[in-house]
Amino acid sequence: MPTAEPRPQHPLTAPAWTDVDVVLFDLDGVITPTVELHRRAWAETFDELFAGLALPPYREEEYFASLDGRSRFAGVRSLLESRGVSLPEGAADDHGLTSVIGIGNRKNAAFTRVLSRDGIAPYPGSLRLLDRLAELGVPLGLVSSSRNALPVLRAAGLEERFTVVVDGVTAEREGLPGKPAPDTFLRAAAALGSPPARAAVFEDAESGTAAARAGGFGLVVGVDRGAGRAALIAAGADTVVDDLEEMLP
Ligand SMILES: O=P(O)(O)OC[C@H]1O[C@@H](O)[C@H](O)[C@@H](O)[C@@H]1O
Repeated sequence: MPTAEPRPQHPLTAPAWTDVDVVLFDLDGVITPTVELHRRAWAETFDELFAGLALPPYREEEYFASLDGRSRFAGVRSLLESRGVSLPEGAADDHGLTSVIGIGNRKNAAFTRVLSRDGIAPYPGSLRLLDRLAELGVPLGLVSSSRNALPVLRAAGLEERFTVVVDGVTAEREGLPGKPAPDTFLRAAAALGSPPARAAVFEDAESGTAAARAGGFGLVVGVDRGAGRAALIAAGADTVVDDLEEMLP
C-alpha cells in the first residue's frame, strides 16, 4: 500500500463542510456493515484454500492488507501474491479453488447466500448523515468496488438515495482501474458536476482512502471499521471517525 504524507487533521466544524458541494460514499463498511459479510466469506474461502495447500492459516490482517476495498479478482491476486502462490486466472464459470476466478466466484457464492438469507440494514449513524445531507440538498454519490453494490443497496432500502452509483460493474464496463486508483471516484464526481476539490469522500479501506487522496478530493474522511486510525491517516485521510454520525453537519 503506497503511503502518503499525512495532511493536517482538522476537527469537524461547520466550515469543514462549507467547501464541499457533493459527497461520495464507499458502501461496504461505510453505509452498510456488509464488510462483515465480505470478511467472513473471504475467511471461509481462504481457510479452505490454504488448508488444502498445507499453508499457514488465513489471518484477518490479510483482509485489510490485500482484500479490503479492492475489486473481487484484484483482491484474490493481491492475496495470493503476498503468499507466494501462483494460480492460473481461470475461466468465468470456474468455482473451484484452483484458479483466481474460481476462488473469487466461490467467495461470491458464500457472500450472496448470506445476503439473501439475512438481508442487511444500514449503520444507523450513516442513515442519519444521509438523511441530513438530503435535507440540505447535497448531491450524493456511491463509489464501490463491489459488483454486488446494487443488490446491497436494494436490500438496505437505499437504492433511491444516490444520484450516481459507480460500482464494480461500472468499472468493468467502462474499463476504469479500481481502488487504489482514483478513477472510480473521479468518474462519480464528474457525473455530479463537481471538481474533486469540492467533493468529500467517506472510506473505510486503505485502498479507497489512497484512491481519494490520489484524486485530489477536498475532504477525505476515514471511517475506522478495523483498518485502524493510523493506517487510514497514512493512506491520506484528513480525519478519521468511528461512525458517520460524528460528521453530522
Ligand atoms: O465481490 P464483490 O461483491 O464484487 O466485492 C469486491 C470487494 O468490494 C469491496 O467493497 C469490499 O471492501 C471487499 O471486501 C470486496 O471483496
